[in-house]
Amino acid sequence: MNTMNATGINAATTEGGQTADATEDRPYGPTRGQPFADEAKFKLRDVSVYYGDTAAIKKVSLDVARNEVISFIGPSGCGKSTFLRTLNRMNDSIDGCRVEGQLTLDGDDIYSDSRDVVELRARVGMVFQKPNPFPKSIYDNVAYGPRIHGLANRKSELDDIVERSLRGAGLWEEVKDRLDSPATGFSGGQQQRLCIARAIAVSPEVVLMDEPCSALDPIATAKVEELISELSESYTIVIVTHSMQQAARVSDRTAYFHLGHLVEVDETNQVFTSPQHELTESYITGRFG
Ligand SMILES: Nc1ncnc2c1ncn2[C@@H]1O[C@H](COP(=O)(O)OP(=O)(O)OP(=O)(O)O)[C@@H](O)[C@H]1O
Repeated sequence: MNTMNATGINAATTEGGQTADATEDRPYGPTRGQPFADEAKFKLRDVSVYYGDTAAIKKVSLDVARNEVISFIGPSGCGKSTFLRTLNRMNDSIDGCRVEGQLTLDGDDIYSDSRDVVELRARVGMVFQKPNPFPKSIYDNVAYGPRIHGLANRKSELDDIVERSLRGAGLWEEVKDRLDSPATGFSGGQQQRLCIARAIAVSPEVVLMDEPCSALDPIATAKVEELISELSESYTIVIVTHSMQQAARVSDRTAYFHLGHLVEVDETNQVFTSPQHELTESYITGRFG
């Protein structure tokens, strides 16, 4: 039996027949903490990701709960981004990359042959490390997704979506008089919030963020973090970050990866104040990473 707490996040006592001992598959033992949730948006079981013959992610099992913010942390190269990209099949375009295991979104297989990947990516949007606006106007950047997904029948509907998305990304007041200006003329922080507006314009259910603040200064970072907290009321958010402070500030749960293994995942406060695995402790106390 799994134990359960008030948030519906479950402890990893026995699922998958894991024992407390290290095995060849799990050299660091079973994932510590609470990897499973009652209200799972994503259910990920025994997920491995290979580049050629090399496994970058090794038998990771985790639920992402509906409307939670979960951070992935760990030393460089531990597989955080690779694992994040499995959630909307962003790895599909990488030659030689192969995903194994069961991955479902609301109970449906993400990797089934019949899965419409364009629709999947509309439901599971992504914001990248470096702001990457299209070389188009602010308006056209935000309107791009709704146009290709046919979300507006009239110009006035599209105008509403653009305004709502820019407001949602905390950018409307700064750009409302310059909607026709090229996006590339704005600051890095504004461009990143524009990319968030672009992601939310198609009404996704999940937003994946791969180190969204690493190219931003502290003030722009604070704005994006504030935005993540606001967005968390409406969306499930999965964020890869190198900043433990950021993980601590924005996330409900934090998952610690090490050499492709999910070593520990738990409520953020728990991970940072009393980690269960010595590797997690070493990382958060700065002994390596
Ligand atoms: N396209 C690729 N082809 C081959 N190997 C890759 C590719 N992308 C990543 N890898 C390898 O997979 C492993 C995990 O990389 P990944 O980028 O997922 O880690 P990460 O934890 O996100 O790292 P970082 O924090 O440095 O961004 C690393 O060993 C990396 O070299």
